[in-house]
Formats: sequence, C-alpha cells, structure tokens
Amino acid sequence: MVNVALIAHDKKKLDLVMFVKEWKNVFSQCKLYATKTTGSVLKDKVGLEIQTFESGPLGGDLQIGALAVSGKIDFVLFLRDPLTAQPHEPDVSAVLRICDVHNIPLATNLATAEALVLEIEKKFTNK
Ligand SMILES: O=C(CO)COP(=O)(O)O
Repeated sequence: MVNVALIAHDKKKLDLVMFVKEWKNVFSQCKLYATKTTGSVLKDKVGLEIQTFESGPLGGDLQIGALAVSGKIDFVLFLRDPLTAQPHEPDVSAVLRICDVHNIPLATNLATAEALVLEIEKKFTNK
C-alpha cells in the first residue's frame, strides 16, 4: 500500500481538487491522509476515501508530521500558498523539515506533484 498525505492551503484547494481528480485512478489505489478541510473538500468533490486529522491551523499538519515520523507516509503533497502568511507557519515548516529529515518525497507545487504521481503510478503498474 502506498500512503499519501494531501494538504492544501485555502487558495490552493481548488488546484488540489483538480489534480486529484485528474489522477483519481492512481489516488484511489493509495491510502490517503489529509488535514480536515482539505480532506472534506476532496471527499466531497472527488469522492475518495480519506482519513482526516485536525485542520492545519489546529495542529493537523503536526499530526501528519507525526505519521511521517512513524514511517507511515510514503509521499507528501502539500500545496502551500506562498503568497499568504499563515498563522501556523511553524507547523507548516515542521512538516517540510520532517520530510527532509526522513527523506520522504514531498511536492509543494503541481509540477513536482505530477512527477510524484507518475512515480506512484509506476509502483502500481510495475513499470
Ligand atoms: O492549513 C493547512 C495546512 O497548513 C490545511 O488545513 P485544512 O486542510 O484544514 O485547511
């Protein structure tokens, strides 16, 4: 099983929805985790099963970070809003940092997200 964490800041949620829709065949074969609002938007708009945690500003990023520390996340797709200050910026940085500490593939924009999804797809098709 491939475990993927999906997180998007508010101005990036639509981008994430479009992206996950486009790659639904791949994401539907993964175990998905998300912060609260991201997860509920994805469930609603794409119809995938997702385990959700708290909202990012309430500690959800840290919960996903903790999963990553435990080795339970294989890929992180985190569409940050680089143009808006976030009250929980330290939590956002913590997720990025922990991905680097544990060498977990992390995409923070759609171009890299696509490269990651192609990599995940390979795992399913044994390419
Ligand atoms: O703020 C977030 C990530 O830092 C995302 O949280 P939500 O998915 O609850 O909006």
